[in-house]
Amino acid sequence: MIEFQSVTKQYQGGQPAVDNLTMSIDKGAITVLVGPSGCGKTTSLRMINRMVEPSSGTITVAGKDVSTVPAAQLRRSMGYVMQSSGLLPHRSVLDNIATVPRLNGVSKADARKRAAELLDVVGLASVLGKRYPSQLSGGQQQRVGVARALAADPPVLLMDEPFSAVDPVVRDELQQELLRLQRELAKTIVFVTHDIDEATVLGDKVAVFAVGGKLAQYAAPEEILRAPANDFVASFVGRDRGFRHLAFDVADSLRLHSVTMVGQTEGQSAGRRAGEWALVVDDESRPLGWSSPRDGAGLVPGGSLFHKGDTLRRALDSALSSPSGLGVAVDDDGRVAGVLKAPEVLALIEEVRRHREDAT
Ligand SMILES: Nc1ncnc2c1ncn2[C@@H]1O[C@H](COP(=O)(O)OP(=O)(O)OP(=O)(O)O)[C@@H](O)[C@H]1O
Repeated sequence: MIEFQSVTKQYQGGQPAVDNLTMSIDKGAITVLVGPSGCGKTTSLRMINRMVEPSSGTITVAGKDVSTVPAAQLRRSMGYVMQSSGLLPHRSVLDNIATVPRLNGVSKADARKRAAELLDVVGLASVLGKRYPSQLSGGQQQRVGVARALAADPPVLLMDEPFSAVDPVVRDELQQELLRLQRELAKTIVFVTHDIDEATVLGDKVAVFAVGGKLAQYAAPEEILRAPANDFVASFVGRDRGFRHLAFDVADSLRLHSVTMVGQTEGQSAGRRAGEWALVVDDESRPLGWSSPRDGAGLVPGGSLFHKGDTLRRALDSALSSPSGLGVAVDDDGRVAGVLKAPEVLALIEEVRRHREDAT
C-alpha cells in the first residue's frame, strides 16, 4: 500500500535523518515506527504526506508516486494525528472535526452531522461537541484529534506519538479504543512512538529504527521480541522482553481455583480458615479487595484482574500484583470466576515454550 524505495532524507548540514529506507507498509494494518529519539521516525512519517520532501528515493501510495500529487491534495487525503492534538483553539470541537470535509467542499450542515457521528465513534459524549478544545481533558482532545483525522474517511491515517502526552491509564484506554476502531475501519495506519510497549500492543508490524535513520528490524512484534535482529534491537526492546512476549499467548487453559469470599461488612467471616486470605466482594460477587489473615477487618486493595481470553502476561501479572499471591479471574460481568496461582501460570508458560520449540 505504502512503499518506501531507497528513501534518504538529509536536512541541511546534517547526517542523514533517514538513511536509504526501503520498506513496504501493508494495507489495512497498523504499522508502528519505533526507535529512540532522533532516529528519523517523524521524518519518515512526514515524507508520506509530503510535509517533508525526501532528498532521494521514491514513496508510492497505492502505486502512485506521492511526488506527483499536489501536497495540499495529498495531505487532505490522509488523516494526520499528532502529539499535541493540533486542534484550532478558537473553533468548537464539532467545527474542528469538520475542518477537512469543509475544505473538500462538503456543506457545513453535512460536515457537522458527520462530525457529531464521529464524536460517538471515538467514544465522546455529544455535549462535548459545542465546547472549545481548552475545555477538554488531554485524553478527550486526543480523541477529537482522531475523529478529525477520520472525518474525510481517508484510507490512510498517519499518527505521530498521538498518545504520549496523556497519563498511562488514559493512554491504555486510547490504545484499546484505537484497536477497536481499527477492527471496524481497517485503515492503513502508520503510527510513530518511542515506546516499545505501545508498539507491541498496537502494531501488526513493527519497524525498529536505529539512530542515523537506519531500519534495524521490520517484523511482527512477536518476532521482534523473540528474535531481535541484532544487539541494538535487543537492547532497545529491553530486559523485559521475555515478559512482554507473554502478551502474545492466550492463557485460556489455566485452571481456576475456588476462593473464600466474604462480604464487605463481614470482615472475619465464619468458615474462613486461619491464616487464609479472603476475597472481599460486593453483593454481585464483584471483587473489592482482599482481607488479610493478620488483620482481617481491613480491605487490602487487589491486584490487576484476569479476564477470560486474556494473555499469559495478564495472568502472571494478576497473580504477582495480588497481595494474596492469587490472581483474581472475573467473567464478562466482572463477577469473580475463581483465582489463579503464579506457579501454575509459570508451568503453562513453560509448556507453551516447549510446544513452540517442538514446532520449530
Ligand atoms: N527541520 C529539520 N531541520 C534539520 N534537522 C532536522 C529537522 N527535523 C528533524 N531533524 C533532525 O533529523 C533527525 C531525525 O529527526 P526526527 O524528528 O525524524 O526523529 P524522531 O525519531 O521522530 O525523533 P523524536 O522521537 O525525538 O521525535 C534528528 O537528528 C533531527 O535533529
